[in-house]
Amino acid sequence: MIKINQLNKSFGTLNILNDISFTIERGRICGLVGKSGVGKSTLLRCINGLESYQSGSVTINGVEISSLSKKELNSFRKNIGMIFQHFSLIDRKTVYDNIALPMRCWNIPKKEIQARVKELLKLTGLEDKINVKTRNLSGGQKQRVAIARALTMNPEILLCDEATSALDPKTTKDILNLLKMINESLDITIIVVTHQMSVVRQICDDVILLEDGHVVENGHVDEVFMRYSPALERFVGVDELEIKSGCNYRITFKQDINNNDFMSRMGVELKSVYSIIYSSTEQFKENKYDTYIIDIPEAFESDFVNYFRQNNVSYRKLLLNEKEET
Ligand SMILES: Nc1ncnc2c1ncn2[C@@H]1O[C@H](COP(=O)(O)OP(=O)(O)OP(=O)(O)O)[C@@H](O)[C@H]1O
Repeated sequence: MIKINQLNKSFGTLNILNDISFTIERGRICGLVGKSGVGKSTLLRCINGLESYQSGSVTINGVEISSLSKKELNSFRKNIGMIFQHFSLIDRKTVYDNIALPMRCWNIPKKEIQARVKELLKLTGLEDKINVKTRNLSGGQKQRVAIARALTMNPEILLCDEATSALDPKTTKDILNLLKMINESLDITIIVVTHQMSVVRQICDDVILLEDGHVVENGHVDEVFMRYSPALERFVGVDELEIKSGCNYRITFKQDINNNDFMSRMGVELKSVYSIIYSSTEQFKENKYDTYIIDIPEAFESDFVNYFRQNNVSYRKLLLNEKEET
């Protein structure tokens, strides 16, 4: 379990992380998101002990990172693998040598290294690349080598810093599927730092959103998405839809057997018409969610709000001239 409590981190007079607290349970995949420069990588580096902090605590399985001596920290880091956007491989060396590197540093016997590298090549689908120099691999293959290398010491935790940002969409999907498989089959806790909500949607169980050095959203991906807080909107805002007139609500609900006719049923049961300004469907791991922005008759506003509540629909009234993310 990773537990961060009231963590504060600054570089000189620049406060980066302010009073950060959260817990990540073993075996979860947690997305750490936020705008560029908000401190995501710094937070990862605090978790793996590469960065010190001014106050607060970072504990992993009950061990406070800042209490460890340098030697203890080195040994402790075996338990935490890390992969990066630009792979950090030694390009002139072979796939085998890159993966074997951490084990050689720990003086693991040659036979054990050979067996482990083979096992990891199989896991990552790289068996035929064993003797290829990594400079001759594609981006996706390089990231597979980096993942294999990060797993050599059987870590319980894998930290991924923008691991798919340099990859095309298809390769990104493959790498995310590989991470999901590793999480499920090896019970490894994964923290994924990303700008891309699509990454969160595809593999994360939980999400933590940072803004101005603070945690502004934290929870199960479905719950956070259903809440659709202004902070989440500020982060994902892409194209904007300006709300110019009427009485407008953003509503979101999970697609399931009980509500596949929700929109038409609502009109019939409330004996009222409404217009749809915007609609979208998004998939989060196994679940799909529908979002609508609807314009409703003002006289029926309380009926609609009661109806949303009764049907477990998350809702938020939009203000006129408010810019809505679509
Ligand atoms: N060693 C350092 N010394 C001084 N300032 C630093 C150092 N490392 C990071 N920073 C600053 O801390 C802030 C947060 O950086 P960080 O890399 O953690 O953000 P990030 O959210 O990961 O950004 P991005 O998404 O662009 O990678 C930035 O303003 C950065 O310039």
